[in-house]
Amino acid sequence: MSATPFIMDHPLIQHKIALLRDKNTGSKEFRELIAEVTMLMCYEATRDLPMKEVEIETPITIAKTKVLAGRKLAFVPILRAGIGMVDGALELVPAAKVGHIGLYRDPVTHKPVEYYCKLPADIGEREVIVIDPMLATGGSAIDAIKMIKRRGAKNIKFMCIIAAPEGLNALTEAHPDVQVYCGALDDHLNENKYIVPGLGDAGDRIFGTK
Ligand SMILES: O=P(O)(O)OC[C@H]1O[C@H](OP(=O)(O)OP(=O)(O)O)[C@H](O)[C@@H]1O
Ligand SMILES: O=c1cc[nH]c(=O)[nH]1
Ligand SMILES: [Mg+2]
Repeated sequence: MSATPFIMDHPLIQHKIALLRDKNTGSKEFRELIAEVTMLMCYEATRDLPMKEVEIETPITIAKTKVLAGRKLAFVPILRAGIGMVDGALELVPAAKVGHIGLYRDPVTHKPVEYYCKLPADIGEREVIVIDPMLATGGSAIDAIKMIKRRGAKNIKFMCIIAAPEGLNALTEAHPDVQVYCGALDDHLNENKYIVPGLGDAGDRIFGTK
């Protein structure tokens, strides 16, 4: 059985996503908002990181307390748009490694086309969080996760800012073991497989390419 997707309902996240949707938000502000939303979402997606008990000497006494158990984390952005989320993720987990997967959607078939894959050598020992702002048909996320699994990773999460129901269903069916985190769940896909209402083409808005 697949894990229930986690749809963020935090007011700060919803507010910032509303600004992202606005077609009058320019590239500079768009990039900043993507980083801020990612940081807030990462806070939630790292909630179950394992901890260990330690003893720390405070100025008063010895405290039995908890720190991160040091399980290694890797963020894997799906190029290009996923790159926009890297800074926000590293702001919260600066020691994480970063892999890259290059995929673009063919404009006619809407199927993902692979062009790059470079992951940390020890990816099999890491908890992996795949990041991409948009989950539309789900094709890119499904293929990216297949590529990461093929290289040995077992513990994988997927984090997107906006998802379409079609993509969310396809992803949870293809990879029931992957916990999915979405900033917002939108209504549907249009005839060009863009998310409605969505925010348009995330990559083009981040990099100013349209
Ligand atoms: O769920 P899907 O239907 O596969 O669509 C989602 C993909 O589309 C976008 O990338 P795009 O192909 O526009 O590439 P880009 O990031 O280089 O702009 C987006 O960033 C996802 O990777
Ligand atoms: O709505 C969409 C769908 C795919 N990719 C995007 O950037 N936006
Ligand atoms: Mg794009």
